[in-house]
Amino acid sequence: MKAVHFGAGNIGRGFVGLLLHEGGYEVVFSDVAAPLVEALTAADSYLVHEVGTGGEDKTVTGFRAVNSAENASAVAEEVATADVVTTAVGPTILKFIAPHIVAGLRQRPADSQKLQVMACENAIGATDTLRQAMQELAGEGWDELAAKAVFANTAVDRIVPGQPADGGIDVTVEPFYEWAIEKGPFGENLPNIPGAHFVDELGPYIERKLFTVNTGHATAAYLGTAAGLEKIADALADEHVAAGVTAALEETSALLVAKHGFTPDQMQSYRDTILDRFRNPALPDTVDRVGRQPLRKLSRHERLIGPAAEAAERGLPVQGLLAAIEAALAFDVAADEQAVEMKKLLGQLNAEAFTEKVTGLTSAHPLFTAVVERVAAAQR
Ligand SMILES: NC(=O)c1ccc[n+]([C@@H]2O[C@H](COP(=O)([O-])OP(=O)(O)OC[C@H]3O[C@@H](n4cnc5c(N)ncnc54)[C@H](O)[C@@H]3O)[C@@H](O)[C@H]2O)c1
Ligand SMILES: O=P(O)(O)OC[C@@H](O)[C@@H](O)[C@H](O)[C@H](O)CO
Repeated sequence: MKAVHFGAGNIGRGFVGLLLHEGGYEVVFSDVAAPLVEALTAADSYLVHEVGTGGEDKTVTGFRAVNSAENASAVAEEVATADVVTTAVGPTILKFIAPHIVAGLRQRPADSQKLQVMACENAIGATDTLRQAMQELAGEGWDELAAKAVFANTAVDRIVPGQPADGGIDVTVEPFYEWAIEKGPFGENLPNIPGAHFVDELGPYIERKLFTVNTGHATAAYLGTAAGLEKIADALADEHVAAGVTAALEETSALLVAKHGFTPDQMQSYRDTILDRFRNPALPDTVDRVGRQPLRKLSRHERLIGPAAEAAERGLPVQGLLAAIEAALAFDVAADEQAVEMKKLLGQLNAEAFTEKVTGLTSAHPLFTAVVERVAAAQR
């Protein structure tokens, strides 16, 4: 069995690649970072080093690597003969992966097993986004290609911090992980990934994950940055930051209880586990990584505006989320392109125009005025 995995970065090597390997797949990593592809090509194995309580070291073997920027035809050939394709590149990069999968499907014999495609990004419906990009590229030939593949959305959860820039391919991760995959698209032929679980309906899983793990993480990162802290664990040790994270997560939990029928106790225990994970002192995670790309994180269906908008629609409290949104607007990190762009937009647009452009909220929405006030405060 063979899996082609796009994006050999932190989560690619430290989670998706590992679980595919444990399921018996030969993993072909595809990436555009030449030194990384060369290092993977030169190695026979790499180590996934789990740090914190219960952590073990796992060894990944049986992989290869292809540079998709330099050798697109080799990537298409790999896809044409693969069983599984996964991605962990970031939601905005999926459109650049689509051409490789389309090219691979064109070469794939019509009578082969269907290619199983799963995007593993922090976004709702990431596989749907990838499929849509593929359909637009394929045009009239789409039906023929679509018949050769199945597409399943997934929710992936493991904190994998940035790794030292020393050219090494070993990865330091937390011990915890969860990979939920929608079951329906596969019929009887589920991919062989023992570390994953297959669910009838992914919506509650991805929203619980994105609106708890990622909302809490982003809140810690933005409030932590405002407090002058660098590490996520240190941010959680700060009383003001911890209170801000708790406030935002109580609001998203109330929404998830109302929307998906989780019980308050289930959400309390989920939150407790997550806060323990954030506090893991052995995990070298930073506010800069967790807060990265603030414009993406402030977009309409993401971890801050997404739950706040739905909570406001239901008349639920949103003050904690608004405080996180205001802190996000102050995320001023010179090395982060989106932080630089956000600062520019805050200087160029009035508060209403900025809110509409960045958050996708319109003036009729019940959250709009409160966000405009936070934007105006950030502009003073
Ligand atoms: N790190 C985590 O804790 C974590 C956990 C769950 C989900 N995720 C999600 O996984 C995705 C990747 O995150 P990450 O932390 O691994 O980031 P990362 O930057 O470490 O890895 C991304 C990789 O994608 C590669 N890449 C960029 N453009 C590409 C292209 N066109 N083709 C192939 N490869 C390309 C980059 O070179 C890099 O190696 C994101 O959507 C993130 O939200 C991350
Ligand atoms: O990857 P992002 O930028 O969407 O979010 C940053 C972190 O919150 C994220 O990578 C978490 O570590 C991860 O989602 C945990 O499962």
